[in-house]
Amino acid sequence: MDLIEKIRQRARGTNKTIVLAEGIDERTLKAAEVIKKENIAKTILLGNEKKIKEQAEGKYDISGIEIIDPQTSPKTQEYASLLYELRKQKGMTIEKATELARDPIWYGTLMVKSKDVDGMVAGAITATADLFRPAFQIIKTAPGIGVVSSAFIMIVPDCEYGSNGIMLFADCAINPNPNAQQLAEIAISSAKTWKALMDDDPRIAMLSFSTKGSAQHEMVDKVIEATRIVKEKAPDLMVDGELQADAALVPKVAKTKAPDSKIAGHANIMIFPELEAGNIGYKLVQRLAKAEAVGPISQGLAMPINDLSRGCSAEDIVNVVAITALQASNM
Ligand SMILES: CC(C)(COP(=O)(O)OP(=O)(O)OC[C@H]1O[C@@H](n2cnc3c(N)ncnc32)[C@H](O)[C@@H]1OP(=O)(O)O)[C@@H](O)C(=O)NCCC(=O)NCCS
Ligand SMILES: CC(=O)OP(=O)(O)O
Repeated sequence: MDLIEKIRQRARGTNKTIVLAEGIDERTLKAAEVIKKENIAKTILLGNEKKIKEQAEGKYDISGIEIIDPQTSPKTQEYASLLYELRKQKGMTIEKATELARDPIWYGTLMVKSKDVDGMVAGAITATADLFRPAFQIIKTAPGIGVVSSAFIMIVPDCEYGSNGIMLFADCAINPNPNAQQLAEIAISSAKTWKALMDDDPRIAMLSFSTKGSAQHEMVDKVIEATRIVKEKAPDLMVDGELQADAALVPKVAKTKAPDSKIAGHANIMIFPELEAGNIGYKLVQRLAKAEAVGPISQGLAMPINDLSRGCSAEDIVNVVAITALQASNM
């Protein structure tokens, strides 16, 4: 059974309810049909009921799936009051909270916070920043975590690197320029994500344009410091840095560039030094190597909310819903 099928199979047993905030998006409707048919989770669609039903008519069987319109829902005012209470110290007014609670992304986030659902998936038509802003403000980070980040499981066909072609890339969606402390947290959170989804041990490479002192720059110093912090905070984790991508992945290159490293040539988790490298890197591997990019899986939130790429397919949405159900059952 391949990894995706395994994840879907495990999600089936969790019995979770996941809200899909973009009921108006056609891929989301197709995904909702598959999720129902395969019994992966119970879903709730947000949006205008008439428009959603017209969109699905004759194409997708969404019968039996609950649709809630945040504009008219009897719960909207209750959620607005909750938002006001949570954010009044930060200048939130009841008028602003009422306006925000009518927006599907904010409404869905408030459903998660109220435990009316187990998790939320959106991002097929919403930019990442607009999805995470409410999550950061309402859901907050899990205990002991300072920074929320995101990871992609990359499944690369005909590839011997990582764990038989499977790797985790982070952070590819959230933190534009993490400092050394935040980069270390991203690595530790990524190991946790890996352990939740994979059987193999995590082997973390802290990526850079330098391998073991081959270049000197303050950007390299940040990665060296982050590696030191990971080793200090999580001494059981297998981690090394700073490593270039080829030294991290390819045993032959590792022998030359980092002969003493146990991780070099065997890494399955790639921690990118900042978001430009991470976001560009995952999209290049996805498109040029025809890799499946599962995610972005968010890490470090107190309750599960997951983003999608706006370039996602319906199958991608199904997979992220399955992962969200698994995260919900592990919290
Ligand atoms: C996600 C993002 C919007 C947050 O930026 P922001 O809203 O300006 O954040 P702010 O610094 O104003 O902080 C707002 C709140 O979010 C919290 N926050 C911001 N980033 C956070 C993070 N990574 N983890 C946890 N909390 C975070 C702040 O602590 C703050 O909380 P508070 O209001 O309760 O004090 C920003 O990091 C961003 O735009 N990232 C890039 C997203 C993107 O475009 N990705 C590329 C495509 S996937
Ligand atoms: C994760 C990501 O890059 O999302 P999008 O393609 O929607 O910007």
